[in-house]
Amino acid sequence: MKPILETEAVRRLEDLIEQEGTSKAELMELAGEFAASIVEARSPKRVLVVTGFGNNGGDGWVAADILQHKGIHVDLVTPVEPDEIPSPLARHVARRTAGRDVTVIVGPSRDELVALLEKSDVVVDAILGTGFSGTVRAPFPIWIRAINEHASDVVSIDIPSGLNAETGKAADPCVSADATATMIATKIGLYSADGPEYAGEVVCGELYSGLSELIGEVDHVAEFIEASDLETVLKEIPSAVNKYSRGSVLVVAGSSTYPGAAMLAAKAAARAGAGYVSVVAPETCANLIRMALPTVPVIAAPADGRGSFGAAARSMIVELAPKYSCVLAGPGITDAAGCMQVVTGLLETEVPLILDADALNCLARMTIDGIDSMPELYRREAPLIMTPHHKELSRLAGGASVEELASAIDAARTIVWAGGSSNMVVVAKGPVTAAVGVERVLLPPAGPAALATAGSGDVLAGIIAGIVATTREEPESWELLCSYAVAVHSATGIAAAASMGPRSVIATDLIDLIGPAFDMVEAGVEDGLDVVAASAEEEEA
Ligand SMILES: NC(=O)C1=CN([C@@H]2O[C@H](COP(=O)(O)OP(=O)(O)OC[C@H]3O[C@@H](n4cnc5c(N)ncnc54)[C@H](O)[C@@H]3O)[C@@H](O)[C@H]2O)[C@H](O)CC1
Ligand SMILES: [K+]
Repeated sequence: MKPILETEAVRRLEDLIEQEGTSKAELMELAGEFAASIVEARSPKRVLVVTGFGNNGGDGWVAADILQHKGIHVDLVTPVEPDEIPSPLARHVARRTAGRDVTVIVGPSRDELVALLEKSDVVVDAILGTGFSGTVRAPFPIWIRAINEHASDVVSIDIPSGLNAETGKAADPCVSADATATMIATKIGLYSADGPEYAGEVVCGELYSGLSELIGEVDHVAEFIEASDLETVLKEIPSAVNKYSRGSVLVVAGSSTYPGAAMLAAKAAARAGAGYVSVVAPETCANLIRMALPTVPVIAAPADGRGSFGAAARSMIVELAPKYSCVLAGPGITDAAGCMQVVTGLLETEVPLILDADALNCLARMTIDGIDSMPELYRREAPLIMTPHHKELSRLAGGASVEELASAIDAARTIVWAGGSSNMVVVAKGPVTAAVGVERVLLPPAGPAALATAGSGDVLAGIIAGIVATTREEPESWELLCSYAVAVHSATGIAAAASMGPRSVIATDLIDLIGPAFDMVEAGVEDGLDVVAASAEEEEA
């Protein structure tokens, strides 16, 4: 797992490293060296380094000197003379580099800058790093716009200039990088809000050899999941099983308005490995679902006047639930009064429970000031997994503003920490999804924008249910198990976008790719696509 830190923690880490005997000046040399190695790997003949006033700029000055020594032609643009650079660390390295072979241009006009950009194979963005705040002040807006319009390959040092390292919000303008060479640890802003779009490929340079001893001393906002972290999560399904003992799921879903959500969730749960999946749905749409899912028994429950669960459905569903390995409630149920009864009834059962979509809206409606004040939730012993998207999460957290990953993590933490139980997980869905447990926040590999399609959430809920159902003993951690499911979902998005085209993926495409997606996850989601392609070729051959 790769730790993701807030900038305050990064600064604290720098101080700890300094106490261990590696000064900030040495760190800057190491940072420049790392950045230079990333640029050199792109085999440029000519490089332009654009620097700012602070230590981010200092990294740029160091990198410029190293690249020049490797025979690459390096021009460097700076807003002021080296002697006028405010940061003493940066001033020192700037004086040193300026005295060598790098061509230094102080305060170029826009046209001069454009000419330099167009001549360069790689542009190094060393204008602003973690010291950036507010809006971008002159002369950098002009420079950043020129870089975005005229540079062919941009490597940002630490973070793209103009990106807020905490929230991931991009200022106007913000450097759009092809790659970001970030220092010591990745920053949450690189994965939040605009971060993924502006940072390009993120490569992290640890810089300090003793980092692994120190990194535990500071707070981690989250841990980025790598393929190796998921290898041991799922146990083989033993051959001596029958369809029940393999793991069964009860999907409490559907309404006359949204019967399809029940179909998607149930089919996804089956595809994700559950041996036996049943649906319990309001009687008004039970037949519809039966026709769509011949292998799935559909139990009709009493409905209200509008075709959602009626109050009488609660006792029947509460009685059914313990017969299954896990229950998934929510897809397409609406937040009618009867549904609220069903959800509170399920919270009192002792069966692993996944609450998605409208089941979460029902919860939110029951408590005005956020569900962290809801005792039914926290008295529960059995595992509880909630899968809100940002809007649903905001409602659950009493209206807290949830706009991007960082605030989603905060809101999810208030919910799991209120209960403190290690078998409660909030899967905060978004462009980057976080599996938030009381111990850790995990970021599984993210899927493509193609996943932002109607029904995609129902499919993820089904995948989580299928994986929970087939997990026969207590998992290492529930948040890691959920991370596996999210990685499978991301992999279906990648595979579907590859076969259907990124714009035309629909939720049913995802379901049909759940099987190959498991192989992709084992191979590391991104590279896993070749695994799927290879296995498809084998089948054809
Ligand atoms: N964290 C580490 O382990 C290391 C960090 N390094 C690099 O240092 C920068 C952070 O340096 P710092 O001097 O704190 O800040 P910046 O260089 O990002 O910028 C501060 C500089 O910029 C000016 N400024 C701030 N806001 C704006 C604005 N809105 N518009 C214009 N100018 C602005 C401010 O006045 C300052 O002068 C970190 O990112 C790493 O790249 C070292 O490498 C050592 C290891
Ligand atoms: K930068």
